[in-house]
Amino acid sequence: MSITVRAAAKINLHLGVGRARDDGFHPLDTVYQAIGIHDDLSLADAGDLTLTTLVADHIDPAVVPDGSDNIVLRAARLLAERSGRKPTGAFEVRKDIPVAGGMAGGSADAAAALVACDRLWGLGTPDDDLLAMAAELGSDIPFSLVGGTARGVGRGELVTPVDDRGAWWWVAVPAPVGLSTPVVYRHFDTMRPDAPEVPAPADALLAALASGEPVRLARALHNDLQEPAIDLRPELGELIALGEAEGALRGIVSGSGPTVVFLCDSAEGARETAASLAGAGHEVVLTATGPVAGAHVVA
Ligand SMILES: C[C@](O)(CO)[C@H](O)COP(=O)(O)OP(=O)(O)OC[C@H]1O[C@@H](n2ccc(N)nc2=O)[C@H](O)[C@@H]1O
Ligand SMILES: Nc1ncnc2c1ncn2[C@@H]1O[C@H](COP(=O)(O)OP(=O)(O)OP(=O)(O)O)[C@@H](O)[C@H]1O
Repeated sequence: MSITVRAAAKINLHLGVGRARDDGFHPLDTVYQAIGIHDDLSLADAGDLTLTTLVADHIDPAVVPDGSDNIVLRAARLLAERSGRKPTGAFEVRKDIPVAGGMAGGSADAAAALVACDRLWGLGTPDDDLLAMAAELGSDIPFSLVGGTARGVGRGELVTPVDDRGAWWWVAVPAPVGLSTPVVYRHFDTMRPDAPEVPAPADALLAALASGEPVRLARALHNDLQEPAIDLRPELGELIALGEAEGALRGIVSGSGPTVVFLCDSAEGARETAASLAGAGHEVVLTATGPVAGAHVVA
């Protein structure tokens, strides 16, 4: 028997970051959206636990760990341990989500692995237990299970769906070389020694989502990690300016970067912006709509 689970990339429409907590994590007030760029993970019955990764043309296979460091195997081992069984199965992951791009690609795979193992192993794990295991594995992973559009607080792991009346069009431009999330957070600490204990609230963004109006959403997009990401990679600032000059309503760094996402007013607008950016020499330009579902079984 085998099962296939699809998991989506995320972007942060609002990312308010507070001063680092005693455990080193930063308190967040964020609004995530799952968008239509996804990884597919298949799991087939097997006596051992194995993993094969296949990557889209725009991903360098060398940047995806294929050994036990891969978060897919860590997720499988955690669920097996908690349910008192041996972790078994042959995983195949097809990656389309940029790696170390600020789009939670590894988190999507971990969420997909939890769902696939739970189903193939016939565990019927309660949702709250899966969400707790997801949070242990990484701050973004509970959202990758839930999908749609949701607010995240705590270190990002406490997720609640929010009212979103839009069908939004995005253009995503990944960078050839990824950025490390902890490095960007540390750079935030250096640049913002005055960061507030309580992160910037998402109220304006939540109101814009409920309105369904792209121009209003464009105005409300906010990312406290954008400044440190641009300071580490100044070309991201130039890319944002270019996309906005080419018709996007607004460009913003996705999470900790370096992927830049552009909100467009329509499918046509997204196609035009994508074509202009590709024409300007950006080799990888992806178009996607959001919100889409969290990790779910497709076959
Ligand atoms: C930048 C975001 O993608 C925005 O959604 C996330 O905050 C990152 O989430 P993630 O990659 O799932 O992060 P984790 O795997 O939990 O943590 C990786 C590292 O990121 C930093 N980290 C992460 C989340 C958080 N709220 N504060 C942090 O400082 C810490 O240095 C941590 O060691
Ligand atoms: N299945 C996986 N896919 C991608 N990267 C993985 C995977 N498993 C482990 N990794 C490691 O995790 C690192 C971060 O990868 P990921 O693509 O999740 O970053 P990200 O999109 O920036 O994450 P986030 O947005 O959650 O901060 C990679 O550099 C890689 O070494």
